This record gives sequence, structure tokens and C-alpha cells, in this order.
Amino acid sequence: MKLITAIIKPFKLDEVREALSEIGIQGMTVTEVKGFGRQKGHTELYRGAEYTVDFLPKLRLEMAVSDHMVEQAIENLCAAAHTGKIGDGKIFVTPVEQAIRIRTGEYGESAL
Ligand SMILES: Nc1ncnc2c1ncn2[C@@H]1O[C@H](COP(=O)(O)OP(=O)(O)OP(=O)(O)O)[C@@H](O)[C@H]1O
Repeated sequence: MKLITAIIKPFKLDEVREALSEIGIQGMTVTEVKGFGRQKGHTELYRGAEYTVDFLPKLRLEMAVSDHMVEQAIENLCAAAHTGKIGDGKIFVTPVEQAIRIRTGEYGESAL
């Protein structure tokens, strides 16, 4: 299992969620965050306004998925979150040691 963490532009959430549910991803955590990438010190458009501040509003999506779904998830995520403009975001993939569904006590992939 892997944890996919994606930082995306907030207005892309619906498109990204749709693109991921198409491939059967059943759970996701979304957090409002602020961040910066290489554009630090430069301007980025957010809801029509130009920001010159360092930290811009982003969404962090977290999904634990089976290993065999990782590549397809990244592909769909990239396609849906892409605008081609600065600040489109990042995807990080990290190993997940264990997952447990609290209600049933299921472990591993069946808990995803
Ligand atoms: N190295 C990093 N570690 C953690 N979070 C990061 C990192 N780089 C970027 N982020 C997060 O991703 C968001 C979007 O980054 P961004 O797309 O601007 O990266 P970039 O490397 O500058 O790429 P681009 O040139 O396309 O803008 C940032 O606001 C920040 O929240």
C-alpha cells in the first residue's frame, strides 16, 4: 500500500475527485493548507487576484491505495489537476505499513 499526498489548486478539487473515483478510489482526506513552491517571491493568480505573498491557499489530498493503483491514480490526478500554470502542485508517494478499518477491525488492503 502507498499513501498518495497531492497538493493541488483548490478550484481543481471536484475535477480531481471525479478523476479518482473513476478508477475506484474510495476514500480521501482533504485539508486546507498554505504553501509555496519555486514561485516564491513571484506572483501567482488565485481566484483572479495576483498574490505576491509567499504562502498561497492549496488543498492537500491524502489517499491510501493498493500498490497496483498508484500509477493510474497519479496519471488521473495529474491530468485533472493540470493547468500548465505555475503552482499546479505536487504529488508525493510514501509507503504505508498498515491500514485498519476501525469499525470492523479489518487489516491491510481490505481496510482501504
Ligand atoms: N518540496 C516541497 N515539499 C512540500 N510541499 C511542497 C514542495 N514543493 C511544493 N510544495 C507544495 O505544493 C504547492 C504547489 O507547489 P508548486 O506547484 O508551486 O511547486 P513548484 O515546484 O514551484 O512548481 P511550479 O514551477 O509548477 O510552480 C506549494 O504551495 C506547496 O504547498
